[in-house]
Amino acid sequence: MPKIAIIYFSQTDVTAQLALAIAAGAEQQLETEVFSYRIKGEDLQAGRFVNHALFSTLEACDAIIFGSPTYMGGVAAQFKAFADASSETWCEQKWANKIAAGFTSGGALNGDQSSTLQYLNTLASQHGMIWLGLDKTTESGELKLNRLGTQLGIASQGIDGKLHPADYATGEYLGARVARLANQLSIQ
Ligand SMILES: Cc1cc2nc3c(=O)[nH]c(=O)nc-3n(C[C@H](O)[C@H](O)[C@H](O)COP(=O)(O)O)c2cc1C
Repeated sequence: MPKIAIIYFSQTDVTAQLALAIAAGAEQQLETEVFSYRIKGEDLQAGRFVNHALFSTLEACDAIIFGSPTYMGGVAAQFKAFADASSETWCEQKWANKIAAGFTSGGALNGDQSSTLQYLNTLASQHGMIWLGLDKTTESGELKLNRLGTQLGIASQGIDGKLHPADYATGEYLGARVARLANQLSIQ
């Protein structure tokens, strides 16, 4: 049974709503186990992310989906601390050939969320992972998937603290897409 991890930081819950949508989409696929982890302030000690148990769990996953709000055109410091702590994993390329995907939220319609997705893509590439973006053009179909037109991953916008319904639907779609591919790879 493929195991999918969703690792994210969220302060005011918008990115967390997207993480929930992704988990729901992945869980709708048969035979998929989802592990979701919200990075907490307590994970950081003197500015460094410390959570060895989390890295052991991630090693056993088939896919890891990374998420962070966009802060000043990049990932939040809390997520970056997690990414920096993954350098030990990087040394041995322990995440190589796992599937990766990314998501972010911003306060603006175009608040440089693409830069955050590009960073998440670089992080995954450093780890030798296989990046899965969106195979949907801007405002695709009735659900208006990929509302903000970023095929690298999900860029979303919180409106009064709530995720736009089209962004939620895009989250479900990407979660299902990752789960389907993880299933296909696990039976080969
Ligand atoms: C320090 C800080 C920097 C931010 N920088 C940006 C930014 O560059 N672009 C943007 O669109 N929104 C920016 N925002 C707004 C957040 O990205 C937005 O509110 C996001 O949805 C918060 O996610 P969360 O609810 O998961 O914490 C910033 C917010 C904070 C607190």
